[in-house]
Amino acid sequence: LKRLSTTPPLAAVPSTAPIIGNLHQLGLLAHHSLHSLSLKHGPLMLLRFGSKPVLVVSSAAAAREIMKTQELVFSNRPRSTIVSKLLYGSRDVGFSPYGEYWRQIRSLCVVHLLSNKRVLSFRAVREEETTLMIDKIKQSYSSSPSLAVNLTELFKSLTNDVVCRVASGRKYGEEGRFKKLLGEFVDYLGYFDVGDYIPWLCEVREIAEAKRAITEDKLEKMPYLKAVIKETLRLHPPGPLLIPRESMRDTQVMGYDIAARTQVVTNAWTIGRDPTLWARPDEFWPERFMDSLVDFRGHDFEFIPFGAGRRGCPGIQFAMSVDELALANLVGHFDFSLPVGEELDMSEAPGLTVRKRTALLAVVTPW
Ligand code: HEM
Repeated sequence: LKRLSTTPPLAAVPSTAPIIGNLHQLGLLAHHSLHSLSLKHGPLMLLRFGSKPVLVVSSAAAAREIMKTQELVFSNRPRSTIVSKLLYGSRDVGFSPYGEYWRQIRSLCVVHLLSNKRVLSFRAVREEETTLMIDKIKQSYSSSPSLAVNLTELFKSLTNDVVCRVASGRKYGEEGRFKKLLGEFVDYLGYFDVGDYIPWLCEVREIAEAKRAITEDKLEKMPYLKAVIKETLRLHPPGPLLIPRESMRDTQVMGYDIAARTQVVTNAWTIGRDPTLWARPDEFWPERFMDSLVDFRGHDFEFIPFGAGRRGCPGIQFAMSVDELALANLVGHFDFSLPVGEELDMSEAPGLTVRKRTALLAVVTPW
């Protein structure tokens, strides 16, 4: 690694383990361990995972450099044995190497599955499945009003059913194989912090018009609901370290030489809580987005839960249309409270997507 400018050299973060490099410094929740390391070593750190160099990016400026200024250089994905085994030699869009094959399948995916037009065409599926979820909660309340409902399980079923119906035209039973495979996907809905819903209930309920289901055309009039979802994604990005990238040739980032085939990990969790970019960074404060143009579509590098650039997430529209409708209907029909004597546990569990460690249980009351 060669120093190019007057900035101090980007020395590899020291490790006491000769073979595994810095791997032992990653806890179960890698975004937290990398966050602590970045407070000590700065927004651009060079680590070694085994023998592989890994550049860890923890500031919006450095993320912009990787995903925008040098987008093409950093559009590859690193090889991973496990991903290769699970995904037929990394032949899916997310993990395939940058090149013609990726270009073709991404374009197929964007045009035929994830375009705004296609996502809109699945509106009836989303509305039916959301109504079914609300009916399940109503039934549970009728048979036992004080019993807490497991919202985590309900969100999982909703997401699985929407995805299965959209992908295959069929609903799958609880034991369906496809459903199991999609298990990871459902965690995206697991982050709604019921305790923080209170200020925007009026917005949703005014529009809910006497307990009828909220349909998608009503969502446009719910800016606060959208701000709540944004704030949730800022504080709890489901993929806090995004999906790793890899440099395709030797380059320089912020004055430092970076070798070809260096893996790049971007800590969106740290960036979303950077006190130099966000007021009251650790606070759940959706109002921050009300008069702000900051959005998660990959142009504002202080807020990148979906990544950015040519490898950025093409599923934003799909994800948001499910999340917004589900959340609006939940708070449009019920009040939620924590079971007596319980506090909200926001601790995280590791996984392909980070999720709440414990299920979200809530006692519901129809309003
Ligand atoms: C809240 C929900 C979601 C989050 C937070 C999320 C986040 C991400 C992130 C961080 C990346 C990597 C971006 C990068 O490298 O810059 C990604 C890639 C991707 N996402 Fe999503 N995603 C979500 C939902 C979805 C949905 C619903 C779909 C499809 C139905 C989807 C399809 C994809 C695909 C195909 C890629 C790979 C793109 C490529 O490598 O070219 N995502 N997503």
